[in-house]
Amino acid sequence: MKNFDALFAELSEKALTRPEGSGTVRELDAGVHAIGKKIVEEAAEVWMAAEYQSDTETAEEISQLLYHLQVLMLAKGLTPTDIYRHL
Ligand SMILES: N=c1c2ncn([C@@H]3O[C@H](COP(=O)(O)OP(=O)(O)OP(=O)(O)O)[C@@H](O)[C@H]3O)c2ncn1[C@@H]1O[C@H](COP(=O)(O)O)[C@@H](O)[C@H]1O
Repeated sequence: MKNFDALFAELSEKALTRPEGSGTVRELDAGVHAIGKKIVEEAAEVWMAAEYQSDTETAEEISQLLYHLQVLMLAKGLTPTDIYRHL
């Protein structure tokens, strides 16, 4: 099962090699403003799922939010260590 660090390593590789059809590459090319909008959208979906949907659907929305946060980290050159030091 994939965890936060494994996903980050995968996305870092995608950013470097830029494989065709990668949504991550597409999102990185769209820039911080577009990624930020996606984060806000996914955060709202997490909130709505938590209030009105199942735990499974909520977990899925949270995974999507984590994904988009990681894309923003890549866009800003931040690593998980940069985040962990604030936890
Ligand atoms: N974990 C994710 C992941 N979570 C969310 N998303 C993206 O976030 C979108 C989810 O948004 P919604 O469900 O709200 O759907 P939507 O608004 O209709 O989506 P869009 O129209 O915005 O694409 C999906 O369409 C994906 O584009 C993800 N995209 C990729 N990954 C993983 O990231 C890795 C690299 O992916 P690629 O760069 O695409 O190869 C792979 O392991 C993927 O499994």
